[in-house]
Amino acid sequence: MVKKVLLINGPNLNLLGTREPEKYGTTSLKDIEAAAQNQASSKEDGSEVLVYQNNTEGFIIDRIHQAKLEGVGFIIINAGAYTHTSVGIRDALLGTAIPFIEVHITNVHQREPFRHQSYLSDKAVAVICGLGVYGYTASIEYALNY
Ligand SMILES: O=C(O)[C@]1(O)C[C@H](CCCOc2ccccc2)[C@@H](O)[C@H](O)C1
Repeated sequence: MVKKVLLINGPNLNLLGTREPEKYGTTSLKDIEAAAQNQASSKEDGSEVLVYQNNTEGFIIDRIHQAKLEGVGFIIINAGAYTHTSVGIRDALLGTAIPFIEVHITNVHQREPFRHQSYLSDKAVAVICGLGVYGYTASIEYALNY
């Protein structure tokens, strides 16, 4: 069973709950992260969720590299706009060989065509999009039982 899960959120997701509630809901990123950590602590088996958010592609890549060194067993990533552009984040994830789930709050396939392309989806264990913040809950639950 995976005991250490890393939750990564990419660019602009630090703004969750402050703007565009009709699109991204009213839950703040801090609350999303706290809920994920509570999912782990409620298992009472030493499971933990590490959380990270950054608006810079290179820092996200560095955090993914570090995950391998610290024994992370599963990654949940909402790479935000980098989903659609970043070969670097794809390569970092593949390079660690840590299984990951791609999460999006919105259904990206109902949005602009440029959001329909992902550099991550074909290598993800699963892709969850359009379920709002429940996508985080579902993916964390899966990862903690992987
Ligand atoms: O639906 C998702 O979770 C996205 O990853 C969100 C990204 C955008 C994150 C922006 O988040 C904000 C939250 C509140 C206010 C403004 C931006 C977008 O670029 C992806 O195509 C889909």
